[in-house]
Amino acid sequence: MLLKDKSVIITGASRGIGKAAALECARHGANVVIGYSGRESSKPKAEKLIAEINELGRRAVAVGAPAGDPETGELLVKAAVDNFGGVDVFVNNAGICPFHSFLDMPKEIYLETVNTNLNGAFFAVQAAANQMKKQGRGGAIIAVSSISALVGGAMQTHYTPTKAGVLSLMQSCAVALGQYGIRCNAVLPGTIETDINADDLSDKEKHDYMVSRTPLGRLGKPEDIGGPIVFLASDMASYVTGASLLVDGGMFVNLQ
Ligand SMILES: NC(=O)C1=CN([C@@H]2O[C@H](COP(=O)(O)OP(=O)(O)OC[C@H]3O[C@@H](n4cnc5c(N)ncnc54)[C@H](O)[C@@H]3O)[C@@H](O)[C@H]2O)C=CC1
Ligand SMILES: C[C@H](O)[C@@H]1OC(=O)[C@H](O)[C@@H]1O
Repeated sequence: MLLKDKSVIITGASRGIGKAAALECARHGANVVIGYSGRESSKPKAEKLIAEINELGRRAVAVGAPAGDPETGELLVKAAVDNFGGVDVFVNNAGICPFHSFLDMPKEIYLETVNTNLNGAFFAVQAAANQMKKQGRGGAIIAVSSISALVGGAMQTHYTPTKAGVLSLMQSCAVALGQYGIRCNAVLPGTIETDINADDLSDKEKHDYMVSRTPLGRLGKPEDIGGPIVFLASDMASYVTGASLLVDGGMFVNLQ
């Protein structure tokens, strides 16, 4: 077990990559604060995840609060302190990617994407880091960035800058927080089949094209990202900070 009795917060954990990460952390002995949007439709999923984590013999609580709200990080930290005695690991995962063309991008979509994916990440990471500093025992912060931090997408001009932004946030936080023993790293998933891209990938031609670009011959599953997150959260990565871990089946390096 790599995270025995650690207290882990994961945002956007009711489904997809966040849920897979929460379950993998629990399998490795962690107790988990499940951050979710607070929408009524997400609540049953968060409750089901609590039950699944309990079945693994670990504890979990859910906090429903929008990722883009600057106060959400403090709510998540409070839940971790009240229920599990502190914060050892913070995973910033919540994100949206409403595919849209650039020239007619509605301002609202741009602003909501930046607020959810980047502004919210900043304040939540800050809240977690302040708690870790107060505890005085270090910690690990992981941002779920993307291969899209490194490459572009015509329908993702509002989204890719947020993924580059959280990658950059981890790099600067690694510098700012190293003195407190707090490690900050980014995971960069490739194309993982989740709700975020279900519509986009329902186009079989697009789906098959993305598979054809992937040397490992398949798109990713949420579970493919859980292990790398646990690794970066654990003492196995005790000298890893400011790093970016691409988890993309080889898509990025596949030029020809
Ligand atoms: N699926 C993919 O191909 C890739 C996904 N990512 C990133 O992984 C992260 C997770 O996405 P997926 O699991 O793929 O998609 P998903 O749509 O299944 O999960 C996104 C999660 O974020 C939550 N969320 C969305 N808006 C929120 C808000 N305002 N407040 C709180 N929570 C909110 C959702 O409720 C959900 O739990 C995102 O940051 C995404 O950008 C990165 C690279 C590739
Ligand atoms: C939502 C997209 O399918 C997904 O998001 C990312 O960050 C990846 O690069 C994929 O494009």
